[in-house]
Amino acid sequence: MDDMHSQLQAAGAACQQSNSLLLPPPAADRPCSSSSSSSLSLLGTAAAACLFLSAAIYCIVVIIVTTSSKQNINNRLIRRLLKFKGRRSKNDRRRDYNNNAAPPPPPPGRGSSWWWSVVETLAFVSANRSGRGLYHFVEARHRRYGPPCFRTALLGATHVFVSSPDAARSLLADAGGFSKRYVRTVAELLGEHSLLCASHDAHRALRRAVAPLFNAQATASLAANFDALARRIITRDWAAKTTAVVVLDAALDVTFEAICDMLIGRTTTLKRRRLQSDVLAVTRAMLAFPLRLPGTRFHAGLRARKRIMDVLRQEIASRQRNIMDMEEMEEDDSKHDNDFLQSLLLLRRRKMKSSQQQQSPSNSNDHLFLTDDQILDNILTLIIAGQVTTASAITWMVKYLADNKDFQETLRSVQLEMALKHQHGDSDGPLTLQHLNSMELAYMTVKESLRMASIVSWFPRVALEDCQVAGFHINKGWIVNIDARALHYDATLYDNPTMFDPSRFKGEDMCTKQQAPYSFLVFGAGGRTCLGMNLAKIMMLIFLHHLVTNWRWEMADDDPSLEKWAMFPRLKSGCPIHLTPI
Ligand code: HEM
Repeated sequence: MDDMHSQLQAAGAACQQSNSLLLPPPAADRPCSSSSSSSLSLLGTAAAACLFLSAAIYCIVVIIVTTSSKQNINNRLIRRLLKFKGRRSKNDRRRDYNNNAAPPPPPPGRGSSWWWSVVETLAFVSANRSGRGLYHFVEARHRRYGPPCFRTALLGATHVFVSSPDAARSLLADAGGFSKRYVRTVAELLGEHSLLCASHDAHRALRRAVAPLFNAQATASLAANFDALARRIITRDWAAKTTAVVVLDAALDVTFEAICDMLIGRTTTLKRRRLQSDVLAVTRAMLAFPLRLPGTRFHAGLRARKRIMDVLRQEIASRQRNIMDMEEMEEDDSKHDNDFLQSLLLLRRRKMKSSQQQQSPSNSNDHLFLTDDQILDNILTLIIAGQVTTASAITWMVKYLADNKDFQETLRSVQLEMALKHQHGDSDGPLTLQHLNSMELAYMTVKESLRMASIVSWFPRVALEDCQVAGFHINKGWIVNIDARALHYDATLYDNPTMFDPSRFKGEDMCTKQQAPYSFLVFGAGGRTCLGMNLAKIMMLIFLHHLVTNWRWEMADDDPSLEKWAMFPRLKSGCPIHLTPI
């Protein structure tokens, strides 16, 4: 894979020369710079003539504006002349580029005129409605324009989709000139303080406060809890079923419960069900048109968000009272196995007390604790970022294994052998992180499923200034999307990319990476890398282990249509399977 990557880099370097973001490459290095000195002088003369012509056009415009009394005629004339000037300056730009005097061309594709934006937005919506999923829109344009990128216009904004590891590295690793940008609906539903949507500076402080919560203790406790929940569903509930089971429904339930337990602790079944249906409404509204009219999906999503916020606010108030009580009774809070919400509140309380004792209103660690609003937005963000993604990934993994029965059998025999050894030591005890680390083939299966499913198909970033990506000029304000799915299906990076082949990840464990850099972007990369990636892999491994060691399965419905308006690609059928006990 390393070889492949260096070949790719060499090929990329030969035709692109530079990938640096903000600075154009040195003139001599730029592509298409082979003009001879005579053509240079010719072009120089042409440029001088153009300058003269432009000045003349401006003069004519000014004269017409100041002398003519017929406003309508003026306006029409001015528009025509300006249009003519626009055409000239485009030609100038093209010629200048050949002369190495101007930035390189924009990525192939159409620009941002309003009518083109309408055409493309309609095509985007229709891809979604067709059951082929939103990514079909992107894929069709990749085919039309070829790698490494193309340009389009959606909802009035210019979007560029890039699919080269080098461009991904420059956008994700040295993301100085870019900021993350989600569609307005997502930002409104998750809240302005959400980690997913926060601007560069706000994000750093939020991440510093939230990342420590994903520690070894939280990971081990999520694994133990998820193990119990998955066993309950797979071995007990499914054993009582006489019809096909819908994997997506089960996966959504089990991931929701595990993630909520980790974030806000156990609640009653009724409260959890209400919360789950509100979270679903928020998720469904994320790609809806931002209409606030009653009856619309966006409106329903906003109302659901408000209900979630009310419930969480009450929870915070009651926990704060408890913390005060504990302080009065001088009880040690470190004895408790705290959920994320409790940890954030305790941390804040400790910081506040220590700054009161020091009698200094601010100290250097102020940014390490979160306000109520920041906590609320990020609890909701973590539920949504963690539940739907992981449940969708589990569902695709089950489908890929249903379509590859031989591999399913091989995996089963390996996992059964492992389960026997495991039972030997501790009769049917929970799976621990140590067990999970020894599941090499299962881990390869998880990775291959994640690659093929590419749950987060692209990651949007907005250019904060004019720059270059993959050798193309990007204007300030354009949205550059790192097209992870295209990278995952790139035949120069993965042999037979459309084939489900877990063996391509042989020799890797949960901690080592062996792919070419920036070619496996399932969880993103750089400062915005997924915070829950280990949790997601753990949940997938546990689910897979219990499924494969208890059941054989096949698809009960082969309809490949994707769900409409889904933020992440998933089967409309929810992946119903027929189970046979082993
Ligand atoms: C298979 C499951 C998952 C996938 C495919 C996934 C994928 C991703 C990706 C690609 C990003 C980066 C997006 C970007 O750079 O624009 C991301 C960010 C994030 N993910 Fe995940 N994720 C998964 C599970 C989880 C889980 C279980 C959690 C937590 C409970 C989680 C929490 C987050 C958070 C908080 C961020 C934002 C990080 C930041 O901006 O600093 N994710 N995820």
